Amino acid sequence: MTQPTLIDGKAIAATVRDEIGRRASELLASTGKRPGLAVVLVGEDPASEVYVRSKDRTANELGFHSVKHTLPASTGESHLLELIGTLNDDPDIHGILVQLPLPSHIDESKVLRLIKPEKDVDGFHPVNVGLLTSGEKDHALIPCTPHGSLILLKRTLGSDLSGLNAVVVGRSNIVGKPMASLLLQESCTVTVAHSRTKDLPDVIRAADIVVAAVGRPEMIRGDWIKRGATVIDVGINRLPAPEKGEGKTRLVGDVAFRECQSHVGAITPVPGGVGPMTIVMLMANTLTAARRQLGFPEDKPIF
Ligand SMILES: NC(=O)C1=CN([C@@H]2O[C@H](COP(=O)(O)OP(=O)(O)OC[C@H]3O[C@@H](n4cnc5c(N)ncnc54)[C@H](OP(=O)(O)O)[C@@H]3O)[C@@H](O)[C@H]2O)C=CC1
Ligand SMILES: Nc1nc(=O)c2c([nH]1)NC[C@@H]1CN(c3ccc(C(=O)N[C@@H](CCC(=O)O)C(=O)O)cc3)C=[N+]21
Repeated sequence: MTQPTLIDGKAIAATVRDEIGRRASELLASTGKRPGLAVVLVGEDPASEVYVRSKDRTANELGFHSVKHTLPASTGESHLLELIGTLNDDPDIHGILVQLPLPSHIDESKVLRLIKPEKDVDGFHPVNVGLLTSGEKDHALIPCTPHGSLILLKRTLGSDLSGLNAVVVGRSNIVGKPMASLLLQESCTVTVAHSRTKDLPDVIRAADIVVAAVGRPEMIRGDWIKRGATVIDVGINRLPAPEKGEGKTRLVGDVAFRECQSHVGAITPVPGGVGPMTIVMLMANTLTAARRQLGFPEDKPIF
């Protein structure tokens, strides 16, 4: 039996990061400025802290200007809005990311709408969503996880994805919907499945490309996946792992990885698949945002 291709997100992220580093050095040489990223974290969510630390580390490694604002969970909405106003007006900050989810007393969409679209490195502002869905993605900032997932697909299958059947499982604003928009623009035939989808296994069996973004550990079984299909597992689920020691945990995706190995064409592991791409695409967006704000926009998108 042939082994499936393991899509090495960590290695691909490293090549993307090198390219960002080169371009950031060019920007520094011509403008004297470094891309600046502000990450805002409200409340103490241990999972979010891992991601925020990793963003901070990667930004520092690339020589970006990086600031982190950690606010208590009890922070009032008006205080958060005020901070965003300050970051919007700060010329050294080119990208603003507010870690989600926010505590329930804060109106998430109100916060996201206040971020200047040109600084919205998550790509969640309605202006960026509109540019992406209306086919003007070269002028948008594109959400990091779907954009990173698309790069993994192109590195695996080649740049022409046209005509392939793609099934996206999940319809969130962060992953599922923008992923579907991107694949549609690549001329895939796109199906978006969700919790009300009937006969999910059969829907998935028709897919050449499966993107799983559900948040349910190993929900998608191996025998739902067509022979030779490419699987992008976005899910990150932390399960207890007593075998590793008391209180230890392990990460698993939304796809039963081992059951897929005998017949898929290629698959991303968890960890080491989509996650590392999310972080580097955030850096790519921060660089793009900085170049545009400093009057040095790219002739064409970097990625
Ligand atoms: N690797 C990375 O960089 C990132 C990973 N993630 C991970 O990806 C996963 C998804 O995240 P996110 O999109 O934010 O999650 P959400 O909870 O916002 O969305 C989950 C989606 O899955 C659908 N769903 C839930 N149960 C089922 C089911 N039984 N069958 C089919 N569809 C179902 C929901 O449907 P409905 O709309 O009908 O409720 C919803 O659309 C999580 O594990 C998250 O941790 C997220 C962001 C980045
Ligand atoms: N405004 C906002 N933007 C986001 O992009 C955003 C967010 N909020 N909230 C939470 C989710 C989740 N997310 C991840 C980023 C990196 C990894 C990552 O690097 N994962 C590593 C493993 C990390 C570990 O060991 O925990 C991997 O998969 O290899 C995972 C998940 C971004 N999100």
